[in-house]
Amino acid sequence: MLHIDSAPSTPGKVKMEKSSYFFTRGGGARWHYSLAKLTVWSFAFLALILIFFLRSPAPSTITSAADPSRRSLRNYNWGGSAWEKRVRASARARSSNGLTVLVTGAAGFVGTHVSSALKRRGDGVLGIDNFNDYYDPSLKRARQALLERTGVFIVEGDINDEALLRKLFEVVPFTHVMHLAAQAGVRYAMENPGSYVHSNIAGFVNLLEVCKSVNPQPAIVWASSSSVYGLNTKVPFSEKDRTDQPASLYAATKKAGEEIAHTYNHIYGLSLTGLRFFTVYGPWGRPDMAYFFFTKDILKGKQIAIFEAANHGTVARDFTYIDDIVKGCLGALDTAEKSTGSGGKKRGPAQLRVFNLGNTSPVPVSELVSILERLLKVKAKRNIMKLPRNGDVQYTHANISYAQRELGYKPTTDLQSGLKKFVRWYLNYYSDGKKAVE
Ligand SMILES: O=C(O)[C@H]1O[C@H](OP(=O)(O)OP(=O)(O)OC[C@H]2O[C@@H](n3ccc(=O)[nH]c3=O)[C@H](O)[C@@H]2O)[C@H](O)[C@@H](O)[C@H]1O
Repeated sequence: MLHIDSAPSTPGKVKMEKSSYFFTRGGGARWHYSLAKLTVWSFAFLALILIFFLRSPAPSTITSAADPSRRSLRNYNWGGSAWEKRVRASARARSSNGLTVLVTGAAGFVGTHVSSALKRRGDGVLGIDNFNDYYDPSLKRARQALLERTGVFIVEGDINDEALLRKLFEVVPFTHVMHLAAQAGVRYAMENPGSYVHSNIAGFVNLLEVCKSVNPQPAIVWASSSSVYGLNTKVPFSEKDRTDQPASLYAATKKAGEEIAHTYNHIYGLSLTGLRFFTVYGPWGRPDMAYFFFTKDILKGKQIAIFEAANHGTVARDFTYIDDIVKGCLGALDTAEKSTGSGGKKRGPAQLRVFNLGNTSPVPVSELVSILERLLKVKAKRNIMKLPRNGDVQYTHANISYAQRELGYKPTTDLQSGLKKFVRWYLNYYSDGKKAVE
């Protein structure tokens, strides 16, 4: 008998000793008894496996979006005729000249606003989102419910799932892809670098691989970031300025995205437009962003850290209101030319663009806090801190003349008016007692 104290330290060894038990000399009856027991257990095990497969919903394909960088590995169910019907209905444009847009990251902040604006003006919209837990997924579910009411269906799945993306293009010949799925956040990149590679590089490449091979190829508009300007000191930032000094892995993956876009445009004739968003804020925003958690902490009476650069240098951002960003996204979709490839081959030169979408008026972070104090009627407990070396840059400021000329982009909301709308939404959303503010 194997006693716990004498148990060998290697599991393999335990196995060997256990199995030799069945073949000891002079143990015939015991051997037969054990064999019978083993047979019974084997049948029971096989029966369990059979029951498991029979109980699985027949039409659905189960795919695992294996994301090694996340704690919660997820399985997504998709497929089947009812599912396809929902996909088709959501993607149907109201008129024949409407766009048919696949929006990735549709349950995200910008994704929700863009999807809803497209649907409202009559375009066909299908969303895809993996509902990951980078921030409170219940906010993503609330955005999903909002979109459902406007007739937008969000498929649950990961952009790394090639079979799912192929299936979506098989069901709907999308004319455009609005690619907003990404791992966002500048500072989190030091905690979880793998998630940036997974979403912003591997996921983007997977999406482009599918887009290049379908017929017709869609035109793609996607979210780059103001962070690509990194250590650039020439202001305001123009698309022609250098972007080869990223200050965070987040910025580096967005810059990599711009280079990857160049490659797919060059080889396969994909029409690609990158939009460099400048610190987007507003209702239904991201809880990981400063304006959002400052609001939460000011209301709770908690201290907030306000970063300043060396020698009391001002840290400022070109905060851009969500409605202005949405107009920029729609302008980019409307002016996107068709991709030129077919059968996975380029047939001629295709459009390749990058635009700044900012507000053109940087505001110091300390001023952002003062506006929040006035709107919330609560004094903030300010803790002025040295800008940590965690990927943050001191200053952003967009030159938007190119977007103005090509997309008709013209931001109209200043920080005071935009935050007023955000605070109204925040108080309303978190005051109904059901939603806990963590
Ligand atoms: O334009 C972008 O491409 C990026 O915009 C956003 O990044 P940022 O501009 O860094 O926004 P955000 O974190 O809200 O910090 C705002 C300010 O508060 C300062 N800040 C921050 C935290 C803190 O505790 N204290 C503080 O002073 C901080 O130093 C900064 O000056 C998106 O998150 C990012 O996903 C990407 O889209």
